[in-house]
Amino acid sequence: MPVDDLGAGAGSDRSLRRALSVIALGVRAEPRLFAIAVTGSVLYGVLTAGMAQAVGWVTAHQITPAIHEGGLSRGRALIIGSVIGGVVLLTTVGVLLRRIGGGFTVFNVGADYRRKVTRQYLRLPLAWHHRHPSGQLLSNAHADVEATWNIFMPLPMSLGVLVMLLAGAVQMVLIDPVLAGVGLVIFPLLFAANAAFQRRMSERVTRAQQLRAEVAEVAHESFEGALLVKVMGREQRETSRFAEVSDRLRTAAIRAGRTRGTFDPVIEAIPTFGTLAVLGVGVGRVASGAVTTAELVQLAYLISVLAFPVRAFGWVLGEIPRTLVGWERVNAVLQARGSMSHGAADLGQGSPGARLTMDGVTYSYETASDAALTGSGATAGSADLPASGALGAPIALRDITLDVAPGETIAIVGPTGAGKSTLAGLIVRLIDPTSGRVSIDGVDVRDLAPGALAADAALVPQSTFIFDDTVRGNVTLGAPVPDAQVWAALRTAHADGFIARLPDGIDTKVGERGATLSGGQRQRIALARALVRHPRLLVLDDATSAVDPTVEQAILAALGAGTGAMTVVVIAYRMSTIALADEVAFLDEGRLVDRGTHAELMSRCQGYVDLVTAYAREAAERAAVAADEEPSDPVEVTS
Ligand SMILES: Nc1ncnc2c1ncn2[C@@H]1O[C@H](COP(=O)(O)OP(=O)(O)OP(=O)(O)O)[C@@H](O)[C@H]1O
Repeated sequence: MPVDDLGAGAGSDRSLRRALSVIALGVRAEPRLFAIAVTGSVLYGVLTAGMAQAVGWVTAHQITPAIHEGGLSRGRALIIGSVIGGVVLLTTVGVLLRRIGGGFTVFNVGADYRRKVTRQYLRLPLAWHHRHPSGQLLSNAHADVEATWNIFMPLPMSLGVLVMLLAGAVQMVLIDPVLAGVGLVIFPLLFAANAAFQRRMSERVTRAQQLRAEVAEVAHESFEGALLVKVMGREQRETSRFAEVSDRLRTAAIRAGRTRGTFDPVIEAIPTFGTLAVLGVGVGRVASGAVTTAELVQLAYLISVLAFPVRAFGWVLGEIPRTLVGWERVNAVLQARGSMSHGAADLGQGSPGARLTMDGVTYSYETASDAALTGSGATAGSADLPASGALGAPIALRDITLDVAPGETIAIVGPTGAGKSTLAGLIVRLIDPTSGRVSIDGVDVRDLAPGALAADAALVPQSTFIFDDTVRGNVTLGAPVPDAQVWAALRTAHADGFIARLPDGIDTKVGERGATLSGGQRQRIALARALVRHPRLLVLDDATSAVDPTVEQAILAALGAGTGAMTVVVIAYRMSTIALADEVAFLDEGRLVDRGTHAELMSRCQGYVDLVTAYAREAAERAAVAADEEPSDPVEVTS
């Protein structure tokens, strides 16, 4: 069954059918483990019912004769021990098989779906990630997966209980149909009570599961924004926001607990009343000679042992709402469309620098993300977007045509919101153009095999991410790179000096998100991470903004130096950086307004002149302010 068949619809009448479909998926994923669990459960069921038979047989054929004989012989004791011990042993084996099989099913299927969900996160385009808070993603991969498959704990038991009930009912009828009739009345009552319990619980459990996800989302957001929260003095506000959602979860959990608390005693009491009724009617039946006392005891025992496992049905029914809510949330991730398609082309061994070409590239965030989510295919660049934006979508880039020669350094300059980062994302294929084409060495990036582009092109983004790992781990990302190469990359990024001074050099742990480093140090490690891969095309999206301007210049000069240089696209704000580039592309409102050397643009493009003059003025003002203040770190400025 295709997984997407299971996500649709929310009518309560369809709940059971949909739950069965989810269960079928789990069974198909782990058929052997599930079969072991059910076998164990059936064994347990048969033997629990059989225990009454065994006790009856032992009483009639061993204990009663022993009483008449005036003592228990060693032979009889052995028989009694073997029969009862054998049944107990097999029952224990049944319980073990059920628990181990059920547990492994839950954990294996859960792990499998966790992997599926996280793989899907990696496949899904940035547009999708922009729409889903990370707290929700955490909740999907953890709590929702768990909620979906927990049903496999009570499920095997409830299947075994069916067999047990059948075996028990047959025994009861064989002993005495009248007393069996009285005793068996409790089972429809138990089913009815369990069904009512499930109906009441359904809505409450659904609500609690949704609130669990909300709590995770709010908590994650607060932790992520801890710095902002502190700086802006929003601790109180954040605490109340978290308290409010936790309170709603607490209320929902209490409501569910109260329902459970109300139903539990009722469900527990029904078998006791059943046993009482059987004993009450049974006294008359014994008096009339229809049954013996031993048979009456056997019947009463059967009712009491059968009644408890029947609760397993209640547990399964109680799990169904959680299963469905969990599954709907997990399935929404698995069904999200828009993962990028790849071709099989390779870039081969070209020159040290790659040629970058953009042909009539237009990009609209709304259109692209909508297409990504609906799978309409517009991300593949098939849908031509009117340059006027007649679809009403905000267009981030319009009809950009650009050719960057191998080894060239091009600076992308433009006011905020001009589309510079969007352009950077298109070059390394974080996103695909709405129309037009991006090519590296003449090959459309969409035709490249998975991993081919990443092997040749690297982006150092505006905000650096540092893993809670050593400097080496952050630079190599686990790849087997010789130390000499790591140091060479760090040297080019001008990070070797401060790293050599760290207590353990490149083996120093840098803390979560590089907490022990300054902004400029983090940026230089991120740059080294890109450089160690020897990219033929390097895209720097304001990647050295926290580095001292003279160091930034030295880095860029080193990157663009020599005949065997890589191609560099640098999104730049400092006049000194811009002036270092071979060429400048000036963007404004998503359009390529002009392109040429810095001097050419200064002589003919007023918008460019205004912008870089403003940048230079701002830099001079900041330098003046810095000079008035305490002498700061001579290497980096955390702007
Ligand atoms: N994820 C997004 N979803 C929708 N619109 C976006 C998204 N990211 C950027 N935009 C819009 O696209 C346009 C270009 O943004 P982009 O980030 O490329 O500009 P930029 O030139 O890099 O700006 P800055 O210099 O401020 O970083 C802006 O109007 C922005 O609001």
